[in-house]
Amino acid sequence: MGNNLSTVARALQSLHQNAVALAPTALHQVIAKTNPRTVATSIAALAVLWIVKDLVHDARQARRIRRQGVPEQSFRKSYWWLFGLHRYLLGHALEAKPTLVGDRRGPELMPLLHGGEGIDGWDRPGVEPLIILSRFILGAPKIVVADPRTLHSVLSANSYRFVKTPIGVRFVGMATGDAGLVVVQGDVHKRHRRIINPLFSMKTLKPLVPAMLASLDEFYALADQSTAASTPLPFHDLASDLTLNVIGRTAMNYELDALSPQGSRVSRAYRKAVDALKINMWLMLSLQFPNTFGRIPTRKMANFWREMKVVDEAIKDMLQNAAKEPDGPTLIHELLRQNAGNALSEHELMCEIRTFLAAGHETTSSALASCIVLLAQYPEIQQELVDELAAVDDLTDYDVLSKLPRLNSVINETSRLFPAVFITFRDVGKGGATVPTTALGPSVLPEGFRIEVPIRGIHCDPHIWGPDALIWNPRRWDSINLVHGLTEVPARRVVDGRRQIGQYDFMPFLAGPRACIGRQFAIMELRLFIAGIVKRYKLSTDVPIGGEELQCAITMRMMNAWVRFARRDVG
Ligand code: HEM
Repeated sequence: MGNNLSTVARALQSLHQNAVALAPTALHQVIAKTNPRTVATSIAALAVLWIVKDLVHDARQARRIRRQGVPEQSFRKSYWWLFGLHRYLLGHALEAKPTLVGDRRGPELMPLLHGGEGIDGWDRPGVEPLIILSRFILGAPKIVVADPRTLHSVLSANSYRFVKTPIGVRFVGMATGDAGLVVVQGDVHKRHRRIINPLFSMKTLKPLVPAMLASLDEFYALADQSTAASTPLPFHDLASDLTLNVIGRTAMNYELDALSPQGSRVSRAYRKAVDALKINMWLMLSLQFPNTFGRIPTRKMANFWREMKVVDEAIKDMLQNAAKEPDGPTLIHELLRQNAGNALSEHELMCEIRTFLAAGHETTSSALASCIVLLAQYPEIQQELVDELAAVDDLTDYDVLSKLPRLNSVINETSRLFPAVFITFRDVGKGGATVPTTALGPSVLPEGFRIEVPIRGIHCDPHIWGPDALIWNPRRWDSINLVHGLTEVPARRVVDGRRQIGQYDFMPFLAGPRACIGRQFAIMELRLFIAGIVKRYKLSTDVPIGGEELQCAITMRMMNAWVRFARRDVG
């Protein structure tokens, strides 16, 4: 038996050696004999075949959806030069966007994220179904869903039957690592979420108040210097530095020092890495085709990985240091305590810390910058908030702060009109799915079919919010009931003079098992900072109402939040 095996092994080995010796010669001969034009033609033919296969597949999927009664977004522009093939070539990529319904304040850095202003369907008050079929480049179909019943199924009741999109996972994964909570799916997500949930309970969060306020003091020191000259400060940048410091102190037990001109080594590296992630055509191509374009070593990507290595090495040290302080108060300490049974590996722990940094910083900074510039634009609302805060002795008492109606309505109204996460996507998971719809009954969606949740579009729908939906008006929250039941809300929108807003009408933090885990953390930071800043400074700005520049990339940010901070207790 042993002999037989070694004979077979020897034979295989000699076969392998011959093949290795002959292969280059054979390949060389084939290449030498082939006309380069034939090679180029074959590659072009293969590419065309590949595109046609995709077009046919997409056209079939779109037809299946249309047959179930889902209307297709109309084309408002004329594409005569495409001989009627625009649906299959361009899709609705050049049409208006629903995420920015009727509200175009500045450049859209992601023009290819589709939509449709006044699209046939969900944003026409009262017209069902609140779902439309829309297409992307090369006709790739997706449905844009505003129907609360369908959203409940996709985001809550059957959320694990729908997955994050591969391109989104690749992109976010570059910042968070491949095993952070935002990108993991299915059972892995459940395991991570179980460990991380307790980190964001009020019991863990409340002791972080002093660390948050220490960061606010640093901002005061900086703003106080500028008061004399009454120069507007770029709060869009300052808010980003401020929230970066907060995440460093509260989540990583680390001084990122982002408000100082030089910053720490880690904050510098992180900023440079994030800069390399700015969306452009090359990045989109490398995310869409990771095995071809994605493998080309561009200088930008090399820089990105070099800087991320600095961040990763620092996070490794942070984990080691936190392990030496079993009673430490920050999120990294609590993470290690919750992971006492080692359910998460070291790599997974590192990805989670990167996730807190990436998911918790930019979003909160956009929300804070928007709140502050809007208060500067609307002095009457600012005064109402000042009056409310005048009755509070201790602004560090979070229990008191969390019950202030005007403060909360400013945060809610800003999250409605300028939600940092303004859009999200899901793909139908393995085996396809059937979703309920209010107007069409059950709809069957094939595996891999894309679903767009137009968060901002829903937040701006006059059918839900009233005719002044596009106006920032925190007072509207004085007569709003947030209803946590499901879907029957639209039938009785106003009850006894109070507007009923359901779970899927207002989703700045999304909903369901994949809703933002950092919601309480973000709200705490916003309450503390807005209250502190407004009590200390009179805010003013030259940015006119409606003159905000919104950058819609991964998050929606105001890019021109220039605000003057004049001390209230001086002059
Ligand atoms: C105003 C600030 C914030 C907003 C508007 C926001 C919004 C969101 C939204 C909409 C999602 C769902 C994304 C999707 O599934 O497509 C999300 C997920 C997430 N957020 Fe936030 N977020 C904020 C702050 C934070 C903070 C401060 C942290 C942590 C320190 C955080 C950590 C996360 C994580 C880990 C997830 C993934 C949750 C999961 O998939 O289980 N976020 N956030």
